[in-house]
Amino acid sequence: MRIHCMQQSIPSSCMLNSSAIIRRQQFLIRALGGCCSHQTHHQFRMQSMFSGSGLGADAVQPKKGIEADACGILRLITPPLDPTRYKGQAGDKAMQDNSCMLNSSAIARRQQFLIRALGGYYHNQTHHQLRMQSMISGSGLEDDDLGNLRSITRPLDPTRYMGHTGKIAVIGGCREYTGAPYFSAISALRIGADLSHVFCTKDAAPIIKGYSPELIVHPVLEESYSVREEDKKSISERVVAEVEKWMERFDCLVVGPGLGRDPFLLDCVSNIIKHARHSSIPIVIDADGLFLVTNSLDLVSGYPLAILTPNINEYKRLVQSVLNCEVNDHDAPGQLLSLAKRIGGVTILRKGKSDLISDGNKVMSVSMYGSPRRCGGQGDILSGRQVILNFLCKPSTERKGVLFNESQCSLFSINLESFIRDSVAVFVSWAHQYISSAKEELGRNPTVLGCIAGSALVRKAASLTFENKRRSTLTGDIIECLGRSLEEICPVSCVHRSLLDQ
Ligand SMILES: NC(=O)C1=CN([C@@H]2O[C@H](COP(=O)(O)OP(=O)(O)OC[C@H]3O[C@@H](n4cnc5c(N)ncnc54)[C@H](OP(=O)(O)O)[C@@H]3O)[C@@H](O)[C@H]2O)[C@@H](O)CC1
Ligand SMILES: Nc1ncnc2c1ncn2[C@@H]1O[C@H](COP(=O)(O)OP(=O)(O)OP(=O)(O)O)[C@@H](O)[C@H]1O
Repeated sequence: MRIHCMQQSIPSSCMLNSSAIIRRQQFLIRALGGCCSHQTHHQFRMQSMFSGSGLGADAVQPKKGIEADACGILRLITPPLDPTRYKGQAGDKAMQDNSCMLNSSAIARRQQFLIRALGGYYHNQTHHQLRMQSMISGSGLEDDDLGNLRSITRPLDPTRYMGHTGKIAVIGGCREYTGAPYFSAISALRIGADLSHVFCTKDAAPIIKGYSPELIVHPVLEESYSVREEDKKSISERVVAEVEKWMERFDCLVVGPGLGRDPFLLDCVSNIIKHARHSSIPIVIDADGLFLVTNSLDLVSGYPLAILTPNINEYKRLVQSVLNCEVNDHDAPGQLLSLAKRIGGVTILRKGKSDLISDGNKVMSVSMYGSPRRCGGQGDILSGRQVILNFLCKPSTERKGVLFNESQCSLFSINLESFIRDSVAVFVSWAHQYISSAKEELGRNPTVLGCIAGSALVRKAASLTFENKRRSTLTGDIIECLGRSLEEICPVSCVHRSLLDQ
C-alpha cells in the first residue's frame, strides 16, 4: 500500500528520466505534496515519509531502520507548538510540571532540551492535535458580529489629511537590536498611523532606515561606549533636546523595543519619558523600557496615560519589584489589579496565552485567536499597534491627561461578541464621536480599550499567519497579515459604502 502510494506520487511524465536533477525534482515535488492533489493521499504520503518510507520502494528496504531513527529523532527533538510556552522557552510545559527541580533558567532550558532530544519527552499527540485545531479555528467571526462591527467602524474619511490618523514615535534601537523598533514602527503604519518615527542610536539608524523608507529615523541616542565621562551631561541634554523638539507632534510614544540596557542610554530615556509625561503624551512601555521603569517606578507611577506591556519575564520582574512577591497564577487577575493599582492606575497588558489587561479598576482578558508560535518580535507588533489603537480611541483633548474613572472592579472575559460590543464597537464609535465633537466624557478608560483592541488584532493576525506558515511563522509574516486581519474585521469597502450612502 505504501509503495503503491509513493509510486502514484511520482509524476507520470514519461519525459522524466533518472538523472540526478530529475531525481531531486521528484523528491522535492513529492515532499511538497505537489503532484497529488487528493488530500487523503497527500496526508498518507506525509505520514509515510515520517514513518520512514519517503524513498522509493527499492531504497526503503535496506535503509528503513536508519530512516525511522532519523525521523523519530526529528519528532523527539521538535518541540510541540504549545500555547503555554513563551518566547525563547525550549522546555515543554508538561515536562516542567513533572520536574519541579527545573526552572526556566537558561541552564534548565538546555537540560530540558537535552532530555527531550535523548528521548525523555512526553507528548500526548491527541490532546496536542486537538488543542492545535481549536487554536487554529479560533473563535470564528460570526456574520452578525461582523455586520455590527462594520456598521460602527469609522470610515477612511477623505476630508482628513496626512497626520490626522496618528503620528507615533518609537524610542528604541541600538547596536544589538534593530528589528524590534522596526517591527513596532512599521506595525503602527500598517494599521493606519500616518507617520512613524524611530529615535535610535547612530549605529542602528542606517540599518533601520534600510529596512524601510517609510520610517523617519533619528540617529540621536548614544551608548556609554561612544561617550566620554566628561561629555555625558552635555550629550544627555542634547539627546533630550533632539527628541523634545518633535515631542508635541506625537500622538503617542513607544519606549523600549530594542533599546538595550546601557545605563547612559537609559538615563537619557528616563528624561525623555519625563518630558513626554509633562506634555501629557500617552506612552506605551515595552521590552527594555520595562526594565527601566521597573527599576524607576516614579517615571510612570500615577500617570494614567502610561501603558505597560510586559511579557512573562518582564511581568515577573515587575511583580517582584512592586508587590514584593512572586507571580501568582492562581489569582492572576487579582494580582494584576493590585499591581496596576499600586503603580497608580497605569494600564498593564500582561501578555500570554490569554492577555490580561487592567488599569487598577477592572481586569479584562483577551483569549480569542492566537498562534502557538512564539517568534521574537510579536510583542513589538503589539506595542506598535497599541499606539494607534490608543490614539484612535482618544480625541485630541483627551490626550491631554484627562483621567478616566471606572467604578466597578470586575473580571470580564472577552469573547468575540462582548469584544465587539464592549470594546471595538465602543472605542471606534467613541473615536468617531469624539474626534468630530470632543465634547462627551468617556465612560471607560480608552487605554484599556486600546489594549483590548490591539491584543485582539495582533492575535488574529498571528492566527491567520500561522494557518499558512505554520512552524516557519516569523514576525515579518505576521506584519504582512495585519492588513488582512483588520480587513476581515473592518472591511474598508463596506465602511466606504456607508460613507457614500450618507
Ligand atoms: N529582532 C529583534 O531585534 C528583536 C529584539 N528584541 C529586543 O530584545 C531585547 C530583549 O528582549 P527579550 O524579550 O528577549 O527580553 P526578556 O524576555 O525580558 O529577557 C529574556 C532574558 O534575557 C535577559 N536579558 C535581556 N536583555 C538583557 C541584557 N541587555 N543584558 C542581560 N540580560 C538580558 C533577561 O534577563 P533578566 O532581565 O531576567 O535578568 C532574560 O533572562 C529587547 O530590547 C527587545 O525589544 C525582541 O523584541 C525580539 C525581536
Ligand atoms: N501562549 C500564547 N498563545 C497565544 N498568543 C500568545 C501567547 N503568548 C503570547 N501571545 C501573544 O503574542 C503577542 C506577543 O506576546 P509575547 O509574550 O510573545 O511578547 P514579547 O515576548 O514581549 O515579544 P517580543 O519578542 O517582541 O519581545 C501578544 O499579542 C500575545 O497576546
